[in-house]
Amino acid sequence: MSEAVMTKQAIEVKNLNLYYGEKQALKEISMDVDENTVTALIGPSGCGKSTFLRTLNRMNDLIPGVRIEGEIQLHGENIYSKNIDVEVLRKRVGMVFQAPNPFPKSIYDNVAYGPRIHGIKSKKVLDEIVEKSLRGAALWDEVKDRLKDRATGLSGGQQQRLCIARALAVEPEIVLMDEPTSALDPISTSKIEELVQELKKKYTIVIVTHNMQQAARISDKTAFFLNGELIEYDDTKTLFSNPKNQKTEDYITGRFG
Ligand SMILES: Nc1ncnc2c1ncn2[C@@H]1O[C@H](COP(=O)(O)OP(=O)(O)OP(=O)(O)O)[C@@H](O)[C@H]1O
Repeated sequence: MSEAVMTKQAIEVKNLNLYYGEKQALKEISMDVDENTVTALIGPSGCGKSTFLRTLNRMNDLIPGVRIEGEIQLHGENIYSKNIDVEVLRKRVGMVFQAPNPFPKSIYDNVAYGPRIHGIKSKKVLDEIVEKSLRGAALWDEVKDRLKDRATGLSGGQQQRLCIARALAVEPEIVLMDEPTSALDPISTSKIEELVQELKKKYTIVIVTHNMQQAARISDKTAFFLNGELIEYDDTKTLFSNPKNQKTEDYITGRFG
């Protein structure tokens, strides 16, 4: 087995800087994320949480004028090296967005979409992937009798779990979530939170949240960002009970943000 496979770190970020044109949005970020953990990114609006999340699957590449310096390794492989296939990278690093965004297709076709793009044609194999992914997203029992129905007819919470199933269908290593519950009611939110706890057994999860209680409930580690800087990164319990930096303390006690 190569060293890269044996490493327990899913993500290693070193001296990452990101500029939107002249404006620097991320400043010298260095942090490692262990496999099979949930890492929460917190901080006030505009501090760079989503920008940082998007560097992990090179989504920022799509934005004109973006410049990135530094290094990000996924399981030991530099994702900004020239010979990286970005399509393969996005298969390895799935993403779930703030508002559920299912395609205007059936429930089945939403989940089968990624595997089909990656060349899977067999109905039997697709059936298996769809069932496994929907089970993985804790949605199977609610939709198994109506897989051909349009996804847009599901409730918001179900749609978000469908988007999670869609991400799982291509067997990612890492799942990025950008405020996945901010558009959901409390019951749907708690279902997603329970699901995140299940998912970390198989995947590494990085989640942006505005909700500090949520970060405290579901994450193993928390990173506090402010003005593009990583101010503090620690075990979630330690960060919330015994922050080392005054700015972290001010933020978590509600003095700003
Ligand atoms: N596409 C873009 N072009 C130019 N500037 C951008 C772009 N996206 C984000 N920014 C700027 O980069 C900074 C960080 O934004 P980002 O969205 O990453 O913050 P955030 O912490 O996720 O905020 P929020 O919690 O409001 O989503 C902000 O100043 C923002 O205005």
